[in-house]
This record gives sequence, C-alpha cells and structure tokens, in this order.
Amino acid sequence: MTYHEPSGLPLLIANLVVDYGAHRVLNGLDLSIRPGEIYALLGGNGAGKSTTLAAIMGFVPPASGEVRVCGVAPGSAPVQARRAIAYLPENVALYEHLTARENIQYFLGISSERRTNAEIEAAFNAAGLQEDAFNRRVAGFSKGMRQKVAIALALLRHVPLVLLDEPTSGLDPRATQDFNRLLGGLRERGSAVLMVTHDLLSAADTADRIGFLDAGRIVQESVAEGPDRYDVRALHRHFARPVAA
Ligand SMILES: Nc1ncnc2c1ncn2[C@@H]1O[C@H](COP(=O)(O)OP(=O)(O)OP(=O)(O)O)[C@@H](O)[C@H]1O
Repeated sequence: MTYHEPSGLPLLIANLVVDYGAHRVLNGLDLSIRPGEIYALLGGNGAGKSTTLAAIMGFVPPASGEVRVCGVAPGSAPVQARRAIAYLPENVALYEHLTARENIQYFLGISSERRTNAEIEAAFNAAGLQEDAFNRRVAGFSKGMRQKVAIALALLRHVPLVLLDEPTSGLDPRATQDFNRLLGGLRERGSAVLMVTHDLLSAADTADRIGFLDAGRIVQESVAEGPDRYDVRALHRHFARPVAA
C-alpha cells in the first residue's frame, strides 16, 4: 500500500496522464477535493470524465502522475479503495428480485458492514424514499427511486468519497431537485462528492466548485460565491464553446 503523506484528502489527483493505446485521454489532470466539498466536473463528450472516475477507482492505470484516495493509491489497494468510495453509475444496478431494504443489507454485507433496521430506515428517510417502498421489490422502481436507494447506501456507509456519474440524466425536474437536496446530506456527513455531469443547472445549484475538463485537463474552474453562487450564463457560454483542437 502506498501512502501519500501528509495529505489524507478524500481525493488528490496530481498531474495525471492516462493513455488508451496511442490515444492520450487525461493529460496532466490536477484535482483535489476536501471533506464535505461537492465538485462538479463538466466537459464535452469524450473529454475524459468517465476515464477520470475509472482512474479514481483504480480501474485504469496512470501512465504518469498520481491518484490518491485518502492518501492511498487505489490501484495498489483495491480493497481499501472500495471501502473508501461509493460509486453511483448513471444507471444504478440493484438486485431486481430483492426489496429496497434487502438490497441495502446485501451491499452492506459485501463491505462487511452491518446496520440496524432503524439505521437503514433513517437513511431511506434521509434519502427521501417513501416508507411504502422500503419492503417492495425494486423491479418496479423508477430511476429516481433507484438513486434514492443508492444514496441511502452511500449515507449508511459513511464513505469519504462519493463518485456520481451523470446522476440527474433522465430525472424529471422535481426528481432532480430532490437529488440536489440529497447532495447536501452527503456534505453534512463530511463526504467529498465528485459529480460528473452535463447538467449545468444542477451543478450550479449544488457544487462548491465547477471544473471544465477539456483535452484531458481542467481548463477552467469556478467557485460558488455570494447569493447567486455562479454566473450561470457565463458558465453556459464556456460550456458550449468549441473545444480545443
Ligand atoms: N476502454 C477504452 N478504450 C479505448 N478508448 C476509450 C475507452 N474508454 C474511453 N475511451 C476514449 O477515451 C476518450 C474519453 O472517454 P470518456 O468516456 O472518459 O469521456 P467522457 O468525458 O466521459 O465522455 P461522455 O460525456 O461522452 O460520456 C474518448 O475518446 C473515448 O472514445
């Protein structure tokens, strides 16, 4: 196991380079996130957002540079990385024949964690899942409900780092607002959140910082400030501009 001292930041990426064969996808990426901070990573198709998440989970080896999750290189310590990270893919995968509660118990069991029924129900409540859904099979659940189950799991696991891949895609505006509120719950727990998204409004509503990825590195970063938080029009202009050649 490799430790990066003295930093135990939930996420530290320094000068990360990732190649797929001859294709350089990440090209000197720097990104660190503090406990309780929500960071939205935006960028055009193919900019390298999903690759960034894969590198954080240790699925993609760096050609050079560093990735540290709580001080540990995820590729060198997959089990520790798994325990430190909650990953919500765009389409949350649950066991269809199990109830919401059974899914939670199953996934907690994988990481050898146990919670009481009362704790699980408190997490469902915090995630905004209606009580009549706790003991229903998830087969009929909407995308928004599935996300609430996954967020409840992240809340129960108390992980330092939560990775979200396009969490609001396919959600209606109300479900998006519910989801945005849930991010506040993760922040209160002190989890660092990295959200990859194309949803500029959701990012502007929730994120403490917004970074734009282009050609494998962050080319612009904005910090939430004042009552308006962000100049969304300016962000949109930047987001929609042609990417670097
Ligand atoms: N497993 C792979 N092997 C080879 N090339 C890949 C692989 N995965 C992604 N790529 C390429 O790497 C580049 C970055 O892909 P990535 O999926 O990280 O982008 P993205 O920013 O998440 O895009 P999108 O917004 O479309 O999801 C793209 O050019 C893609 O074609």
